Amino acid sequence: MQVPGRVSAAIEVLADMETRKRPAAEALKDWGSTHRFAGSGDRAAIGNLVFDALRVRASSAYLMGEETPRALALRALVDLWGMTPDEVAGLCDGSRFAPEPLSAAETAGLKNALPADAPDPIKGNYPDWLAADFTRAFGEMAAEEGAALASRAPVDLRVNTLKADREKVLKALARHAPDATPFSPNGIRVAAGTGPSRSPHVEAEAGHGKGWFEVQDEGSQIASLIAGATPKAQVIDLCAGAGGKTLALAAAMGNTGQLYAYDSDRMRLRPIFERLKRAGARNVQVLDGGDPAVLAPLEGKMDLVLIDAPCTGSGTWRRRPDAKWRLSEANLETRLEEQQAVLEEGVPLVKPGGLLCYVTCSVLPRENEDQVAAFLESQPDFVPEPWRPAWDAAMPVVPPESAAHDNHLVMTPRTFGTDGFFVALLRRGA
Ligand SMILES: C[S@@+](CC[C@H](N)C(=O)[O-])C[C@H]1O[C@@H](n2cnc3c(N)ncnc32)[C@H](O)[C@@H]1O
Repeated sequence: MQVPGRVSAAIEVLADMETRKRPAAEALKDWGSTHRFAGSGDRAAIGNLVFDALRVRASSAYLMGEETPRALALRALVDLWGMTPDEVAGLCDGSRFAPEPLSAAETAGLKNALPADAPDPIKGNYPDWLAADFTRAFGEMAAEEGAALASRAPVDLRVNTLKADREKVLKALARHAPDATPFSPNGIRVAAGTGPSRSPHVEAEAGHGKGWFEVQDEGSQIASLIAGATPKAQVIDLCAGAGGKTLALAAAMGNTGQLYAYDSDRMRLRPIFERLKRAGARNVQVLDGGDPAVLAPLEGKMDLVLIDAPCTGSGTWRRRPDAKWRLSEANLETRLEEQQAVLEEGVPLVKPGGLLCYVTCSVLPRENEDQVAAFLESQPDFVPEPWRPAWDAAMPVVPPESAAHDNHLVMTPRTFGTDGFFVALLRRGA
């Protein structure tokens, strides 16, 4: 397919998402199955443009004066693909597969620039209804933080120290031009592609099959390291899901002690078995998901309870840009209730003197600081523990200055170059 045809296809997918109210991935999959002639390069380019259009949806709609799929796709070509308005006009020539020629309003819209006094949610491309939450989280930097969450994310990998080391994996992946990540001693980063270029499919590499590495954002690696799972400890990953953090904890424990993996949703645990096998993790016992009775024998015995809580995922909007526009106040309220429930579930498991580590991949204080404050209020035998000693024990470099709070760590794409994460350590009195 030529570039104009790909742009038309992206507009079609965005329109389908809007009319049928469906996630981008589903709409793209459907488009692929009804256009079998499209090659993998075409699919990647179309997907990139759809996701980029969603990343900068609010600013594009503001600049173009309309929020149509066509306006969003064309403006994304200027803002994220580095095309000039004239180049966009050139590919919209109305020929067989190309978009219709630009109207005068569209030509003007493509040339518009955001005024300095545009509202923060427009500059930062986040939903209007979250304006107060973003200002509370980031003050004057709200728009910049939102803008960083609206960029493309790199592919981060965690080297599985049970089977490999960083040098070995860097060498094995040399053709993807990988780099060490700045903070995690086990992190490797492959830069995000630009424009139509495909994101590297590192999971197709032999090293992945051999269990040398897993795809895991550096923020998630840092959260797992700060939790401080030590060799020989008794640890439970209470919201294990597909096991991203379970695998990191197992490696940090050097395959010793006992690591339990549980999730209230049995189905979510399914991929964990294959992943544990590939990683050579032998200290993990996967509990029967969805049956809280299996937790009873562990009461009062855990050195560490990791709660990687269900959340809005607002910290992962770089990777799931459609999620930010689908999120609603009602979804957020539901997540808040789930977070309280899982915190209550975790408390009895922590042994005297043990640690509860609360993690979200959200940047919203209502899911983070507020939950911790309410927890401490209702659980007087827990006290907040500074995260910095755990950081210093695990990380070879100092954290950025933005990590200013003693008792919780907030990572964001702007400050850490990671997805957005929140980590708080809560120690039970001996
Ligand atoms: C953020 S995801 C976990 C991701 C996973 N830890 C990883 O790193 O790949 C949150 C998980 O919490 C689970 N969950 C929600 N409520 C729960 C509860 N009360 N007890 C245990 N798990 C719960 C959800 O099913 C979901 O899989």
